[in-house]
Amino acid sequence: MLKVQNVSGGYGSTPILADISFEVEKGKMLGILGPNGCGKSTLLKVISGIMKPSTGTVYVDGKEIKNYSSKQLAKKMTVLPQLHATAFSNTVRDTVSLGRYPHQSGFFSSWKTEDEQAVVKAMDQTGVRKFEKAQLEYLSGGEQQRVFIAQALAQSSNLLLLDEPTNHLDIAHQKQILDMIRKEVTEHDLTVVSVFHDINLASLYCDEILLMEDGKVRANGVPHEVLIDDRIMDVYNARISMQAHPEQPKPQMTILPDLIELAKEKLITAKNFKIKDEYVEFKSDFPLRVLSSAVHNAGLGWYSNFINRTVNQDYNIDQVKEEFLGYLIEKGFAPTNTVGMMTAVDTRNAIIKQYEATFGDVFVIVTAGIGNAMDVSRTFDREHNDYIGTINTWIVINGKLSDEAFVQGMMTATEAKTKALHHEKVYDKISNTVATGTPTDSLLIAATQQGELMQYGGPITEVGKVIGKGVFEATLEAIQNYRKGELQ
Ligand SMILES: Nc1ncnc2c1ncn2[C@@H]1O[C@H](COP(=O)(O)OP(=O)(O)OP(=O)(O)O)[C@@H](O)[C@H]1O
Repeated sequence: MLKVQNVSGGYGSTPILADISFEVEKGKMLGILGPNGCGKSTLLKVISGIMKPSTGTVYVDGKEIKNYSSKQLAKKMTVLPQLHATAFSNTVRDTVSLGRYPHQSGFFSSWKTEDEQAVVKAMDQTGVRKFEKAQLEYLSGGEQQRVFIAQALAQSSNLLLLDEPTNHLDIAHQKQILDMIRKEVTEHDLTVVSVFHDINLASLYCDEILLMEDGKVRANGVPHEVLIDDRIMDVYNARISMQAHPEQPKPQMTILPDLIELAKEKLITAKNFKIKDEYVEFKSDFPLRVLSSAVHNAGLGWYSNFINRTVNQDYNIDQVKEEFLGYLIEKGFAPTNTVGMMTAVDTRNAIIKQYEATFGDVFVIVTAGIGNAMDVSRTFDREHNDYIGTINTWIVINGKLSDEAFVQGMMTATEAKTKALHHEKVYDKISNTVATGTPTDSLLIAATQQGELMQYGGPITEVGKVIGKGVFEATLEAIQNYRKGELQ
């Protein structure tokens, strides 16, 4: 659909674009990214024919753009530039109707039904029909932006060139406009080339990204190949981190700020832990990075409060999330800053152990109930289990772990727990084989993220060794406590 071949050019004698080549297939959306002043808008001007390149060629549908008449080209492509002069007074409907000019055959041509339909459809798609009679100058910046997008859509060309189309829009309208453009791309083979400043929006909505730097192409391809941490940090000269999007296989960027924090030591000591009648509590005056399989706030996050709560054996788990939330509020724990686990075991029997390591102290807290213990390799043909029991494990580390070390630490801890069950000869009541855990065990690793980064957390790393020993010993004692309780 669009082919840009060895394009160079600039303003007067100042070169801006240097040997730019890329192609966009019909029905695809290309996002142009790059720092301020790198030449994104200039490239759009060359593609649209507003500016002539000093060398190189732009083809639309296999034909050089200079061989199209301006009206022919306007039927092929629509340009929505970055800034719009809004000084002229016009109604919204008239402004959108201007998009139909390439389709008018003469100066006094009649307005056809298809022109009317295209204008109404574009106003509906962008949600501006409700202001159709209003004067453009009385609309907000974001509303005006949507009117110009409507004008571009009303032109009904196959190639849309956009310069920061969602610039003035709030998130709901960014989403509405980009969802709508994406729909036209997917369902009606519209081809879009759009400049973005927002790397995340470009990643989410575009099939391909062209990353520019100093008038040149730094990278071109699918988002996950172009948007790589080190490359983005280098091009934009800013610290960032790429993360997975929760729903789409598209990378998303987070800025890593260089904040000057008060030099306050972030230290967890035994005083942070309390065993109360109904729960074990760990409260910190700063958030820790946490990975857990808890009931409340599971997954990866930052939290300051932790609770492992005893519930009755007949606790109704149908509405566990809502019930737990109510409990946290009642006990004064901020729900957005708390990780919560539950157990039928009496938490007054919790084991808290402290281990010294060169990077800092590690705390391991375990509550163990084994009435429900099972051998994970033998549960495949069971439907449910009538026994109750849970092993909940917390590992709190004065140290800094990578994501990799968090996951490896979870594995190391699980292996250590299983070894403790083995050592204590805990059996699966049905298969009569050594148990590996219970069906409802929860595990949590929390780290202060202070000090030197520990990249790995496997069994032979320093942190892994402490986790292995600590979880084994604490689980052993917790099982012994549980058994003592059963005998009473
Ligand atoms: N009309 C002009 N005359 C002379 N120089 C210009 C003109 N327009 C832009 N430039 C210069 O060309 C360079 C590239 O500008 P361009 O607008 O293409 O960058 P951009 O990547 O779109 O930037 P931004 O992200 O800030 O919108 C800049 O150094 C700019 O100052």
